[in-house]
Amino acid sequence: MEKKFGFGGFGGSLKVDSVQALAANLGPEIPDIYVRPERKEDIVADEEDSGESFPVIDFGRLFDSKCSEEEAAKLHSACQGWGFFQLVNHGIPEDVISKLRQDTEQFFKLPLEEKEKIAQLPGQTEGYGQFLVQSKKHKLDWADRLGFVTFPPNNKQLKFWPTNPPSFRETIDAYAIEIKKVANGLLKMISKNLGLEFEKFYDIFKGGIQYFRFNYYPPCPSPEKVLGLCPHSDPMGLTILLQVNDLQGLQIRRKDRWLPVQVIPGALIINIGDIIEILSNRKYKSIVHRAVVNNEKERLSVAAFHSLNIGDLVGPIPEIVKGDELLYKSLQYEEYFKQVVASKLEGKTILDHMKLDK
Ligand SMILES: O=C(O)CCC(=O)C(=O)O
Ligand SMILES: [Fe+2]
Repeated sequence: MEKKFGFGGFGGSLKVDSVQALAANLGPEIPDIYVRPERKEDIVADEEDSGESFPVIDFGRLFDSKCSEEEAAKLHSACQGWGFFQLVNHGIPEDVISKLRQDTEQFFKLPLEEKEKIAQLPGQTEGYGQFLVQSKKHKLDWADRLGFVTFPPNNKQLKFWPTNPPSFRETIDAYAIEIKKVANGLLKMISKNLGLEFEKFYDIFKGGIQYFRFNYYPPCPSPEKVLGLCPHSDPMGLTILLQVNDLQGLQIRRKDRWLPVQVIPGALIINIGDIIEILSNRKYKSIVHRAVVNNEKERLSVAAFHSLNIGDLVGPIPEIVKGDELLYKSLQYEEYFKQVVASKLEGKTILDHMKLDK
């Protein structure tokens, strides 16, 4: 099928109030819709308490013939055992990242009316607003979001792209290209590590969607009562996350505890998403993660999701399954994506729909 139409029409989200605007005028009471009673049960352990060292991969070493094998083995164990790692020495020019940081911060400082010029529309998954809020009864995240497709060019809907600050579009394009290079490099190494041809995963994702989500988490007077982003695995393939203003808040779920991630300055965070879990027939598992907020300062992050596209099949790759038990069904990407949009982003919901071993 020709991949030519924009990425609308798959369902959307209910409109909700801006949390940034709410937080600016808030007394000590947090509206109930944001309060998460389950946070009382949190078990949180930092890296030292967890007794494990969180995986860090050096992108340069992956492609240096002198140490590639050793670094690829580390990558394999991070993908297999964690579904998460920090990526250092990724080679993205510092000015590209600092421009993205600046423009992102400036965008969220704009008055609400200005940001709402690119508000999400009914039935759409792009624009400024919220994502995957399907019912007025759902608890809400303590965050505002901006999201849109950045690749391939013919899937871009520029009407959802900011024009303020004036350099933002150019900045996003430059960063998107760099992030795609990093994603391609990782996908090739992941292929090799899974015993496939070097280019296999790269080919599968080549014409795929790259979608950016900008997360803005305002400070909250009772941060322990709310969540910036509820627990979820990313329904796409590979996520590359940048902490914009170096404020910590990301936590990963491991061994029934929440582990706060201390992001190394300049590092990118990589998450294995549900599509890689499915393609690899669960050789690699997606990681459940969430974001918490604090009471002093806003936190910002930019997630770049790498996915497939209309006409592609989401299902275990036969060369990987071989004689193993088949764990997931296969679905056309459009059907898969419709399910994603119709579901509440919580836990591993999508994988539950795709499982064969119930
Ligand atoms: O802000 C963060 O640290 C996490 C963002 C995230 O998980 C997402 O946008 O899917
Ligand atoms: Fe995520």
